[in-house]
Amino acid sequence: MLEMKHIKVNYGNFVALDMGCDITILEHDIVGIIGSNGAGKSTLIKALTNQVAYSGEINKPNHIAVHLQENNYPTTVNCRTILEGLLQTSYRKNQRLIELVKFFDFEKNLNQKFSQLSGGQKQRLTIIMVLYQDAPLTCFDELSTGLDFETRCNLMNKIKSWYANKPAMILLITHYFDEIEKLANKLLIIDHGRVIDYGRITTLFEKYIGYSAIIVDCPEGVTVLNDYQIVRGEQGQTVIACKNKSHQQQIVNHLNQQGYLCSVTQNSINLIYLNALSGITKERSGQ
Ligand SMILES: Nc1ncnc2c1ncn2[C@@H]1O[C@H](COP(=O)(O)OP(=O)(O)OP(=O)(O)O)[C@@H](O)[C@H]1O
Repeated sequence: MLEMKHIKVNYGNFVALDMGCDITILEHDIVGIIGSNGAGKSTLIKALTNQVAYSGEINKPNHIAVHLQENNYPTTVNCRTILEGLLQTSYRKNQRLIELVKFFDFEKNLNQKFSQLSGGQKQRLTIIMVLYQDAPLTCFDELSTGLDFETRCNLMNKIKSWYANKPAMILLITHYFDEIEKLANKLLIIDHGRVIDYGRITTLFEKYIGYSAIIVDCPEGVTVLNDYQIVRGEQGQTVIACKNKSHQQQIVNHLNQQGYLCSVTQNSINLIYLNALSGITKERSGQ
């Protein structure tokens, strides 16, 4: 279990993180951490790993594995030597490491130098070292930044199957919400250093949207029936909140009859985020 109680981090006079609540993370939890640039996400990981001073209380496992935003390795030696040096092992004799290298299709890269690897291959090398530690808590900070869509999906699928049925806790900082939809069961939303909300994705979706949301790509807005509620969506979209399955079906039928194309979601992180933040934005502007 990981418990964070009212964590606060200052850089000089600047308050980078002031969570304002307690957060408990349990075994098997994969928590997506989201928030705009500078919200305090990486600072939270730094507090967890004692890279910055903090006030408040953290009860954490003895071992935390961290994947940082940027990783630099020696440039003159090959990847096998990097792995062996940093993990203090012999590749040939280490079955677990051989398995991981195989799992991430990295065998053919072992003799290459780090500088010769593509972005996706560089990430794989780091991930192999992070997963090798089999830590009870693993933090990924923008694991897939700079990777193309296919490489990202591939990596996410690999990570998902690696962790399936493992009791590990994972914190996943990312700006790619589809990664959270694919991997996480919980969501932590941070804004200006404050926790906006934390909980199961299903619970948060229910709280901010409802049973489901119908997304219509229509900038003018659509007229549906009397009984519906519009929630916040991306520009150019009308998003209709549904109370239950039959309500959803009724609205979809109505939209189809009018010739609108629409999609239905029950776990959109983007919609949770936009609607969780819209309350805060209103509060700030005094509306
Ligand atoms: N060493 C530092 N000294 C002073 N300010 C810092 C330091 N590190 C971070 N900050 C500031 O603290 C705030 C939170 O930074 P942090 O890196 O945690 O944000 P983030 O949510 O991870 O952002 P991003 O999505 O851009 O990576 C930012 O305003 C940042 O400028």
